[in-house]
Amino acid sequence: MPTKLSVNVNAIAMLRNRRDLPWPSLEALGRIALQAGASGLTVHPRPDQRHVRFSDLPVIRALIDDEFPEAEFNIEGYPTPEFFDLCAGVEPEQVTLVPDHPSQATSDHGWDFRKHQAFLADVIAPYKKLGCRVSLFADGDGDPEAVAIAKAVGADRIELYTGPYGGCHNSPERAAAVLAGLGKTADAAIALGMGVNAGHDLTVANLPDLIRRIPQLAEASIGHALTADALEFGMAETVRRFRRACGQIV
Ligand SMILES: CC(=O)[C@@H](O)[C@H](O)COP(=O)(O)O
Ligand SMILES: NCC(=O)COP(=O)(O)O
Repeated sequence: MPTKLSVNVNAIAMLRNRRDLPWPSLEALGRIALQAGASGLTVHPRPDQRHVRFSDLPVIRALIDDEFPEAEFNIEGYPTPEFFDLCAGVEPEQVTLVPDHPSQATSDHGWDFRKHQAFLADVIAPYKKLGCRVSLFADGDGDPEAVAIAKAVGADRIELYTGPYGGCHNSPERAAAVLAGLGKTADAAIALGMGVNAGHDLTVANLPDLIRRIPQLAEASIGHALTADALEFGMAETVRRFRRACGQIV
């Protein structure tokens, strides 16, 4: 199964939020992305709503339900009670729990599984009851024991935090070293029967090596670079370029 592409619309929302106007429209650009073959849409609502607003979530849910019933809605965020209520309101197919503090500019690390084991075991269960697949944001530091804890607390998947990999765009040597850790982390998850997603600073240029090392990669969620490319090439052409990088189009 080739890696699925979930288009993260946070960056589009941030551009929209510069003005008190409804464009660029998440619904319209999400529709173009799904028409061009994206497998789903991702949002990461933050408490200050500086990216997607809470009111965007039902709009995206309706777009998927009414026009693209095969597509998946993936909601990422820190598991507060408010975040759970948001998820309960739109029942995403997948929830990705991320250890973000509200003060962080963007996500920059995975869970400390040893420290947060009991917390994660508690918070995951209600999402499973909602019927969501649960994925946990994980550092790609090649620590099989950490992955075993992710499995033990009930996660279905991990999402590899690929920010450090994306940060190596000008150094193939460093990229290879980071990729080794990501690969080892993925191997541990796959050996335990878990699925593996990846996200953060993935690009058309760095995806093929990641997927060569982790051919079972289930899904890449991509926003920042994809939105930048969409400005240059248009959303539909950009989604096709990313799908090619995922191995979906030869
Ligand atoms: C978990 C993750 O890596 C993404 O959800 C990312 O946080 C999106 O980034 P921005 O919200 O900063 O665009
Ligand atoms: N989970 C990562 C994501 O959704 C998008 O990250 P980025 O491509 O905006 O860095």
